Amino acid sequence: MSEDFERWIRGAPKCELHLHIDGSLQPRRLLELAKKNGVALPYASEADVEAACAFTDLQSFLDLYYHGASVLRTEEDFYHLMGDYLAVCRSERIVHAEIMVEPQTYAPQGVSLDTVMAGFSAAIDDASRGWGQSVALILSFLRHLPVAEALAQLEAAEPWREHFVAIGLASAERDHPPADFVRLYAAARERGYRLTAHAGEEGPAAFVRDALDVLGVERIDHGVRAVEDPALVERLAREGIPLTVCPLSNVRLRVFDRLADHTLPQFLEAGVAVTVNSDDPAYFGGYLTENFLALHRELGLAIPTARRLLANAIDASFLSSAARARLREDLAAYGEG
Ligand SMILES: Nc1ncnc2[nH]cnc12
Ligand SMILES: [Zn+2]
Repeated sequence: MSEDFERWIRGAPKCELHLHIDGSLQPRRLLELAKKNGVALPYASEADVEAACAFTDLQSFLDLYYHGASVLRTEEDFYHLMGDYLAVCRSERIVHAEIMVEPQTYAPQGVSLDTVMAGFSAAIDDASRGWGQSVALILSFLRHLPVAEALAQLEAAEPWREHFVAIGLASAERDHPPADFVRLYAAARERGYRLTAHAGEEGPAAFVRDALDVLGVERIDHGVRAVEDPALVERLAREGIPLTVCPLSNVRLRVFDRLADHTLPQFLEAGVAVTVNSDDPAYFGGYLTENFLALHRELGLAIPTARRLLANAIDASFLSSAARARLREDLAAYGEG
């Protein structure tokens, strides 16, 4: 590990574009909330939770992830969840974060969107006033549930519309193709949301193509399996479609056996606007900085390429062009460490 790289990436102004807020629920907070809210979990200690993070595929992770999120019940719980992640943003210099909120996850516990958003928005206000944290929220839908439920959730989110910049689509990809959500994306587009979706994580390259052509998304979450279709990779580069890639997630969920096998260098080589993100850092062994450090260790990521990845994330963000220009200036002013 080069100390220069580590110092450089820790101090660099970074954007995170792919972060599920429930995926930032730290084991300590998970156990504390389970106890407080009387939710039975099969884990007695943080070590037990960490031991459960030996996933075999996406579904094996999602089972733990939704179980974990079921401990969240009160406005204060949501305040702490968001506040914990924003504290990480402050300490890691993640100056802008686009955060996925998935209200359908909390509905089985009878938790209302008002409770969720009261807690989240209070934590965001505190961080924004406290240290100028920039946040955009993405209203993310669960693709293992019917599109009719997604449409009802989109409608129910109207009172909180101004808090969300975009919609997203997450959860089990394999049997739930983009085409199932055409009506959701049409309705969201009509309401002025920006559009993104998970595609090509476990699903085939064709799902990436369909997310673009059938749903009309402007960026792709993951998208790594696009590499199986060279014409699609060429199109992503030509059309400037960004990919929010999550290296440690891909290894933990067995998309790649080892980080050394990751295809991020191929996408970069092909001129695709890849970005680096953490996905579910509490479950995958590291936040955004750790993803960059792992790429440095395992794939030899050097400062100039890391700078390119950080610039890609600014350009791929859903910020206004004025805000993106300011972040580009801050990054340009940040030296070589
Ligand atoms: N990596 C991932 N893929 C799909 N859905 C998710 N929800 C949380 N993390 C996810
Ligand atoms: Zn994700």
